[in-house]
Amino acid sequence: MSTRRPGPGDHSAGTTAQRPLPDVAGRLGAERAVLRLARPYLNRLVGAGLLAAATEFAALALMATATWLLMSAAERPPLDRLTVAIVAVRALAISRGVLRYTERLAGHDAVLRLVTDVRARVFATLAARRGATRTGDTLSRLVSDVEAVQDLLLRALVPGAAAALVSVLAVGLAALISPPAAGMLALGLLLAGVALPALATALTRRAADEVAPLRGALAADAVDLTHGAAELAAFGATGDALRAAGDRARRLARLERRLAATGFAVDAAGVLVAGLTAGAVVFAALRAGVDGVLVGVLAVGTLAAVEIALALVGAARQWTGLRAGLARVAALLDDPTGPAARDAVATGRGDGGPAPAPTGGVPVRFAGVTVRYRPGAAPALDGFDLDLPAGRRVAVVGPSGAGKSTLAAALTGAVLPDEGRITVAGRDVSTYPPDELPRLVGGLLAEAHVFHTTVRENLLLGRPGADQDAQDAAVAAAGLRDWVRAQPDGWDTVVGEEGGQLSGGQRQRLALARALLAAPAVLVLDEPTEGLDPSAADAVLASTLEATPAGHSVLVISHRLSGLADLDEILVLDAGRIVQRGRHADLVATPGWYRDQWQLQEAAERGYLALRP
Ligand SMILES: Nc1ncnc2c1ncn2[C@@H]1O[C@H](COP(=O)(O)OP(=O)(O)OP(=O)(O)O)[C@@H](O)[C@H]1O
Repeated sequence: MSTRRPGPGDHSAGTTAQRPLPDVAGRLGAERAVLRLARPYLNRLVGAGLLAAATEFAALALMATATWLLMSAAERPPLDRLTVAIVAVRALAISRGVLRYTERLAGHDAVLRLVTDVRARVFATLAARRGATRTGDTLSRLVSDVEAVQDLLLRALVPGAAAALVSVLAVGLAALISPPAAGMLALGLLLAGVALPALATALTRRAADEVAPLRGALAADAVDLTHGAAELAAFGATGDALRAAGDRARRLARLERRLAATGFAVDAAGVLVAGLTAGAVVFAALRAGVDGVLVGVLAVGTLAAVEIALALVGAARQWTGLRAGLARVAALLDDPTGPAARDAVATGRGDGGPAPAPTGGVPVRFAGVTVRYRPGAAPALDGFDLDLPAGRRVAVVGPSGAGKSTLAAALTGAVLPDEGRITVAGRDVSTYPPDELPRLVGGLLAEAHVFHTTVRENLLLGRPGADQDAQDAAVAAAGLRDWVRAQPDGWDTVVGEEGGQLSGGQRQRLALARALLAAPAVLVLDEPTEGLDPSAADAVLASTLEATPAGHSVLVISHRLSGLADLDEILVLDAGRIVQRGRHADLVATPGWYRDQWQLQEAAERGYLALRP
């Protein structure tokens, strides 16, 4: 099953957050997946790497030349012996700055282009999952995980490659002065550039693996605690939710402290390695009878070279911290429901071919549709069959949990059937490009969202560019026109976050008006009159059906049985199957759930109306 509704505190939904990380091959697989994406920008990345190496080499050469200059000058040689070194020092100092700037420019240019691609792909894959991933976790994937790709290249691979290249060059140059000293330098560079990074990786790997998922979980906590604050308070669960989030935040802080302490210790070891290497190089050079000035050059050059090699420790630390995020991005990019699959659909390579342009109405067919939210769970729809010819108006009723909303979700493609097929205009729903299906099938779905903007903007989301007459007709049919007129700001009234400045009924009417304005060929209305009082509910349902263009089909999902008398057919659903069907008049005359429920509701509403002043 493709989607489920996760609850607060459930951090497993659709997330790899708690999944163990793959083994080394798998981990490198994540890097390989990222590098494959980097292929179109390889030239730019290699250019950035060479510029980074040139920058580091300029710094090393500057230190060595300046040392030679200072030590030689102490011997008071004729000035012309120093001229070249003086010019070289100036040139190296300037070129180091210029090279650093161009390297940053080239590196960021390549990486930001790549990251734009990766972000678009990750976004497309997450969108294709349609709600299987939690909002906070989605945000974390889009922001910090994709940044991991950027950091892998900018902070690990490019500086790491530059440091390795300059280390080799430094050993080569030292060998020109003294091979034994070059041997010592090579040893020190191996310690600084290979052993210390490996040690840093080993010491921080486990903590780093936990950090990214914990950050994702904390982002999800933040969303739950803010968006779900009212529900948590209503159920007295705020304390527990805050405690759980607090525990996670403390654990994250502990891990980050541990990572920082380990980093500090490794940095200190790096300084020690630099000092020891310089000492060993000087000792080897003196024993080999190297001239005093060149010994000084070797000593300072060694300190500079080891410092450059120590960038590999930083690169390794970065890489360790990025692995979890990289693995999550790679897992998403491998997703079979991801962009590649979606591209196939979008370009009509799916088995259904290009979708027909929406004409008047379209037929819908459910054939043996079974939907199961979890393996082994009872099906929410169980071998469901239904023909809905164009223009037919049908209501789906039934007890709570019967599968009514699942039917709507399956028809709109939000939930994929485990078995069977749903076709709209003869084509499988799953083969429609994501932006095409809503033009054919849509409407008011469960928990419709009202946006923190004006009434008009909320409405126009249904059909951008709709003219004023169409907007008027939609709000009139939803029974909201008088309210809009009565507002000082009229159509420009801002409705508040999640429509918080509207009553429940007004929110519902606004969402309904939006669905009517969209006017899809198959209008699905999940509890269209929820939150309205009985007489308003009947009036709104009647005007809604009247406002729906002839030829368009309507599927009304309702708890309320009143107001359904004019529909072509009513289906009674129980446990995912149709248990009764017919017109209202027939069903109230037949013993069964519908008649019982009708009598109960009638009595309740008569009581309600009798009590009204
Ligand atoms: N996202 C989900 N994850 C797991 N189970 C689900 C999910 N959505 C629905 N179900 C289950 O599927 C079954 C049908 O649910 P559905 O929401 O379709 O029923 P319904 O008839 O619309 O109910 P109601 O009238 O209460 O809204 C129920 O048993 C429900 O628990």
